Amino acid sequence: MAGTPNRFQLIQQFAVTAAQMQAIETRIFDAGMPVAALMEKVALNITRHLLSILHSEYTSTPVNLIGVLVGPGHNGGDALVVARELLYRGYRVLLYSPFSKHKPLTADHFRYAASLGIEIVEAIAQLADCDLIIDGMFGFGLERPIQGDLAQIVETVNSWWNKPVFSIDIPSGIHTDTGLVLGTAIRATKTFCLGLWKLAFLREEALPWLGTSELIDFDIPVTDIHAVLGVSPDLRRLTPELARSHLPIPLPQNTHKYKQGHLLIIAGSRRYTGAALLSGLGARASGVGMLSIAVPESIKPLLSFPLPEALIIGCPETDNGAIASIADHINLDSYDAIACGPGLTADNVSVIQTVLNSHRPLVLDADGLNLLAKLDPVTTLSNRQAATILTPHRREFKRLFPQLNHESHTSIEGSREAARLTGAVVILKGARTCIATAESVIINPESTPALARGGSGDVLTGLLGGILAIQSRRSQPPELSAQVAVWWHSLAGIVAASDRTELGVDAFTLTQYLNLKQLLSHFPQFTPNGNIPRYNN
Ligand SMILES: NC(=O)C1=CN([C@@H]2O[C@H](COP(=O)(O)OP(=O)(O)OC[C@H]3O[C@@H](n4cnc5c(N)ncnc54)[C@H](O)[C@@H]3O)[C@@H](O)[C@H]2O)[C@@H](O)CC1
Ligand SMILES: [K+]
Repeated sequence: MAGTPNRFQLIQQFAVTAAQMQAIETRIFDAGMPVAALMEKVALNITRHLLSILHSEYTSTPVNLIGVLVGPGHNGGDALVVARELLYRGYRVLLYSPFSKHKPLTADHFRYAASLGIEIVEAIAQLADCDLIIDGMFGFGLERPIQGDLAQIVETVNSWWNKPVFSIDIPSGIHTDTGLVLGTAIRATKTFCLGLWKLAFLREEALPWLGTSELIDFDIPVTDIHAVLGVSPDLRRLTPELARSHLPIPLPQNTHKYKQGHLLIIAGSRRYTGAALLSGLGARASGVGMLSIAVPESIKPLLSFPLPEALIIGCPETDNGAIASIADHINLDSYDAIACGPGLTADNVSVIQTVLNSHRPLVLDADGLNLLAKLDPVTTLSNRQAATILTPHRREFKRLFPQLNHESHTSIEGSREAARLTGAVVILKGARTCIATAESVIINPESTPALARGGSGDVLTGLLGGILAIQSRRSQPPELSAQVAVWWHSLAGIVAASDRTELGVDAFTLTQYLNLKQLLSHFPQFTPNGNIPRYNN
């Protein structure tokens, strides 16, 4: 169990809109912090971090000449302070600002930079020979699409495809709240998000533009954050500390196997045998006390060997080799949790009806969701007494909830709406998986495209089912099991991809990376900037 989060761990859990960031900033200024002093502090923190990156990551292709794009507002002001500091550190810096007017503080920094002899160029083409571009054109003040000459400038920078571009706060052209491109946008190699994570960083739409992103802390007081966002905001980032704090360890010394949860997986068909196996391997990694797997009778022998610890139960099957009905001797209500769906085929709605009628916490995935879609998901789920966790990807989600406006709903709003409609926990899977309840949405900010692969969802279902079975014994809310499983699964994918490349993470391999001890040993590198926080205020 992780301890109470310190300030740095806490700010990693928050995400803000532009308006919220402005409100926080206003409180800081109203309390007496001079605007110029804050800009100086922020930009010095950016510079320090930038220099550490140049010294560690750009050793074989050293950076000497740095081009800085300067916007009219305070994003441009930040960039000018960074430019000045880089000059002091011995870098040659070129400034380019396609604006005739700047906010007063930005204009002052510009004048001072010029007085120091920093070169100011008149056309974007003059930055073509730079080793690195710093994008300080627009931050959260972007208020309309980038058009005309400005759009040309952005396109020119993007055409230098092998030149690193570091964006300050957010890539210019990306809307802070929606993550959408307004007109056109800088395609950053890295983005230094300032103070608090902006909402765009949790939006899949923005990912192609953000590059790798890092939070540059500038000591925003927690009281100001709480004053604007509340103590427990309804939208949060799933941090490692948060997920770890919900892990079911250490186990009670006097526990026994039934107290550690009994999971029933209902999965597989003659056609999709592997789905049942992958779910079983996912469940094994969860540490669940007892594992039973119901499959069509004919594939039972295929599971007994690789999963010797599991009780494999054969069910009557259809001509196609799908489960026809749940075996008579299975009492669904005797399990601590049920995970149903992988590889079932979409043939037989009665199976899912039986499962939904049980009174146990339930994970529905894959064909379980496709079958649910044939019923009336909202009414059916609203009527369930026990917890339900749905794990759809986008396509399954659309099928389940055709009444939602999928054009305008993003994952965050869509998953929240679905959770409100059904009372279920909705895990909407994607590059930024959302875990929604009727009250809140938690978003997983760390994942890997390596998980976009057949079978990876089956592994998650088993892992989640196992955690849910353990935790339902401890009366833990189901959404916390969902958070643990999503984090665990994505961390396994990240570590597997770093060992084997993103192409090397087939679903079976993924199951071999679920070893929690090994994953936790990788943990320090997932704290921002590799820093162990020094403070506890
Ligand atoms: N909020 C904070 O706590 C801090 C913010 N800082 C910086 O300040 C930034 C926000 O500064 P600003 O509010 O000045 O906003 P920006 O610097 O993002 O830009 C706003 C300016 O751009 C113009 N503009 C917006 N969209 C345009 C478009 N499409 N075409 C042409 N002009 C356009 C606006 O008229 C305005 O003059 C942040 O992103 C960050 O970089 C830091 O300096 C200090 C701390
Ligand atoms: K920017």
